[in-house]
Amino acid sequence: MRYGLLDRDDLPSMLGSLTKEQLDELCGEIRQFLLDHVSQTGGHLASNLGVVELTIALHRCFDTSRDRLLFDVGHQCYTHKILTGRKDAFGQLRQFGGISGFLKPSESIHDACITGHASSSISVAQGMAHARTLLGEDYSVVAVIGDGALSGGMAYEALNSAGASKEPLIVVLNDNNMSIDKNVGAMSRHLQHLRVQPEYIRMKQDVKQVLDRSRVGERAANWISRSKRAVKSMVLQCSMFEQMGFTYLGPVDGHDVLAICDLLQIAKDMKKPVLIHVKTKKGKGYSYAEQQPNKYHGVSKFNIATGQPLKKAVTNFSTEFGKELVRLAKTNPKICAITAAMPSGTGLGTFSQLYPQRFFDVGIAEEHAVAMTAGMAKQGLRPVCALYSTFLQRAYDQLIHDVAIDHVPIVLGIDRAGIVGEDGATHNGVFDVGFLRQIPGMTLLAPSSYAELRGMLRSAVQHTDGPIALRYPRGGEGAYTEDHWQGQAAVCLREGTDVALVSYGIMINEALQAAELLEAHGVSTAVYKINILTAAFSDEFLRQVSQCGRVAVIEDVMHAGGVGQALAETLALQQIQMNWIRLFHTDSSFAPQGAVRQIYEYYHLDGNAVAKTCLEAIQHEKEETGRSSI
Ligand SMILES: Cc1ncc(C[n+]2csc(CCOP(=O)(O)OP(=O)(O)O)c2C)c(N)n1
Ligand SMILES: CC(=O)[C@@H](O)[C@H](O)COP(=O)(O)O
Ligand SMILES: [Mg+2]
Repeated sequence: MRYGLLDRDDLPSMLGSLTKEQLDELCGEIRQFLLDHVSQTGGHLASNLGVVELTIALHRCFDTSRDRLLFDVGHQCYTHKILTGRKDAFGQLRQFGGISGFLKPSESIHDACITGHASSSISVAQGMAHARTLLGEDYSVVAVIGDGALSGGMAYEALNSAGASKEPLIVVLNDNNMSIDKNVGAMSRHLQHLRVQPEYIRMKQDVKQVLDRSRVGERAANWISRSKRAVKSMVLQCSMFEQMGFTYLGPVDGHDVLAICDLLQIAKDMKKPVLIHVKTKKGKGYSYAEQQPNKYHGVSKFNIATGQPLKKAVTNFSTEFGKELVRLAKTNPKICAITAAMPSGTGLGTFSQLYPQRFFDVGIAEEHAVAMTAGMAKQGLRPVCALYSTFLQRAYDQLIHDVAIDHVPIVLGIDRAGIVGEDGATHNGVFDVGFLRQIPGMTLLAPSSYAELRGMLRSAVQHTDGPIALRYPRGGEGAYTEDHWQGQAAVCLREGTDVALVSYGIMINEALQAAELLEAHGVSTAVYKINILTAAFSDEFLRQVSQCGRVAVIEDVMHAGGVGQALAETLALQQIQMNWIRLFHTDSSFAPQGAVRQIYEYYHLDGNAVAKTCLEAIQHEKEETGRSSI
């Protein structure tokens, strides 16, 4: 596919000299490129369509091989990657061995830091700015943060600190009035009222030019500067950002490259904390995405002409979770639902429409979501807080301080638990088992099918003995049928069983596949599914495992704090002799992006790898003991 300007090898160096017409042409080519590629690979579409002009303006004003440019969340970095030498890699966007859908320093010097979780960019940027100054270096630091990411508390911690520090730093607020779904919160309303008359900007520029040209004395310059501030405070509603020590510039049309460049240049020259408020349209340039920016925030492969996904949507754990919660809420008026800006992703869309008074979207504020949930439960409601596993990491202290110590009975729906795949290391939910199992009084359940999810949620909303959590993956793609697990015998040890395979949640599929492969090699197996990850191992279970003498534990989490580690520790402490133990986990490393199954294979978590490892262990045992009994 030819794009014209975008195909020019000298594009980065000529970007600064393009005329307005050429810039418009380039923006059109980049939008077409985004549609051509994201429709084939899937990814984040609407956010990227909305920042084409902004990103070009940033690259016209800054050299990102030296200047540090941070995109908050980073899901809107595709144009940045196109302009920094990775255009040809978009065929492998978010694929195993391809480029990440977020900033990733290991990919390019132009990627200042890892991104993926919202609201951290200003903090990291302030740190970089301090380093620059203390090391006597000279480069710009720019953080681009969306209005959604600005609903995260960490952003205010950073604004508060950066504004007071007076460290030169540019924050570009990309305000499209959308998070994934409609943006929420008082800040969103504040942004709508912020107006800086264009005349005021021009007056400031005129005054600056006069100052530059006339070399007036220091006193006169200070007087003029004081009068400017007086004029501004009289004619303009002071923004919260200025109260926090930032100079506020804008709002400016986020689809006018040259207008953005003007403000970027002013901000650069100010050498102080400056916030530029940019107004953009999420999904700009593609009618389907403009009309439904939430639906086109994250997309699977789709038909550009019709906007329709190429694959028919199948149900998944989030959908089943949301449907069951609606059923439960019908007869229990105390049930409430809380989300941190992910109503669609966590399956709570229908609940929010049927029970708007009992639905709370707190914005990208997971810490606040968990603490607020605790308050609701404390006072007699039955709150169910649905968060992605990876984003729950944000609320670890609240789980301890506001929930567990007082044994508060909240319900947590931990979505996207385990390997998520295409979003990569920043989004895999591989820490929740470790950090939840060590919290006293926490009950952690792991459903292996939609039916089990429904049953466990029904039990959870009745559970009053402290906090209870269900962890489940996104699912979909046919692996999780209704009676997926019910079809299997609740397996006990048969006499002479050779290998016990222990797993839980979605990884029970890998254990069942490994069992099948081992049986085909004449190895008799028993598959054990653990439902409550925080329960102690029963004496009967330990007796059976010890009788077998060989056990493999398969789980989609880090080794530390996992069930495998707990079982190995229990066997050791009870001095139960085993021929061998094999633990399968995400081996305390970060996986690249890729399809879920590819990442299972990356970690040797798939049924084939488990069976292979067990056969090798059996072979080794035979060689060591000369025993051929298996
Ligand atoms: C801590 C955290 N919670 C939730 C998310 C999921 N998430 C990804 S993008 C997004 C919305 C971001 O909105 P905004 O910053 O306005 O960017 P836009 O997509 O509008 O450009 C959310 C909630 C996340 N990445 N990080
Ligand atoms: C960028 C971000 O954090 C979200 O858009 C996330 O990618 C959503 O993941 P799902 O597609 O699994 O809902
Ligand atoms: Mg937004």
